[in-house]
Amino acid sequence: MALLNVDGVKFAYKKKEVLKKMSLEINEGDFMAVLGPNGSGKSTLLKLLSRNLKPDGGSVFYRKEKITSMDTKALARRLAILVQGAVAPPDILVKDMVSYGRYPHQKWWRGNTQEDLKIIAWAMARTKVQQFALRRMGELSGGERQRVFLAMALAQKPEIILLDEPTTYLDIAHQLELLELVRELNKEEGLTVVAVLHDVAQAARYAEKVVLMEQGKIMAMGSPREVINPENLRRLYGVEVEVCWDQQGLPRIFIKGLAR
Ligand SMILES: Nc1ncnc2c1ncn2[C@@H]1O[C@H](COP(=O)(O)OP(=O)(O)OP(=O)(O)O)[C@@H](O)[C@H]1O
Repeated sequence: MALLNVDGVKFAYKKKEVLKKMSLEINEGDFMAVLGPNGSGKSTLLKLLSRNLKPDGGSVFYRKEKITSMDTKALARRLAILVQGAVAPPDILVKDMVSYGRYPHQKWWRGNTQEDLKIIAWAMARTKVQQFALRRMGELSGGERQRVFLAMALAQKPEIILLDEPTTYLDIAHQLELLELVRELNKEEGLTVVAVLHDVAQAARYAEKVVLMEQGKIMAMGSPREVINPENLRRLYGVEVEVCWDQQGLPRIFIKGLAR
């Protein structure tokens, strides 16, 4: 069943048309990666999916309900987004930051319930931020902060998480850890995932569906094997690559240079 349905969505910043009548279905349980060159509209798409922007034409539906008419808290109980370059007040304690993820589940301010505290502890453990619990956001490195933002998003206990370049600021080990964690949550808890990624090999390794975006349109969509090939990557990024798939179905991508 479609969790999110993008139906003929158009969007422009002032006069600059960024999304051109895009249609896309994100099904329950999907792990979808969105790839495309800088400026192709990937972040704009995530902002439209999370109602941070309103379409100029067409609609986005969450389980058949137009997201523009959904209650804000009701949407936040189902959908979490990790935006690019998220900011937090520097003085806030990490544990308090993560606990804000519970806000959409609370009818009025009554402090955290036992259930809230359990979920906050779970989110902090899964993202390995417990050791920073009593530190302030302003005292963390970019990568540490990124993991706290992920913990806050997980504390929302959403059905779907939208991740905009979630591996920025992370070293290679933490990049893999984050993507492994997201895959585990996708497989074990049925969390639907849409992730904008820049690393084609990581997208091919973790996602089950890949959307290639070119100038505000979907150029191709399918399994990693169907869409990650030299022709599509040449057209999308203007680079020559070789793509081989090993016996476990994992890609090896060799970048040969810029296409001439
Ligand atoms: N607030 C804004 N006002 C005006 N133009 C914007 C704004 N945000 C983005 N744009 C423009 O819209 C286009 C799409 O931007 P978007 O951030 O969606 O691209 P992207 O594919 O996520 O790029 P990147 O890979 O660089 O993050 C770009 O040309 C960008 O300059």
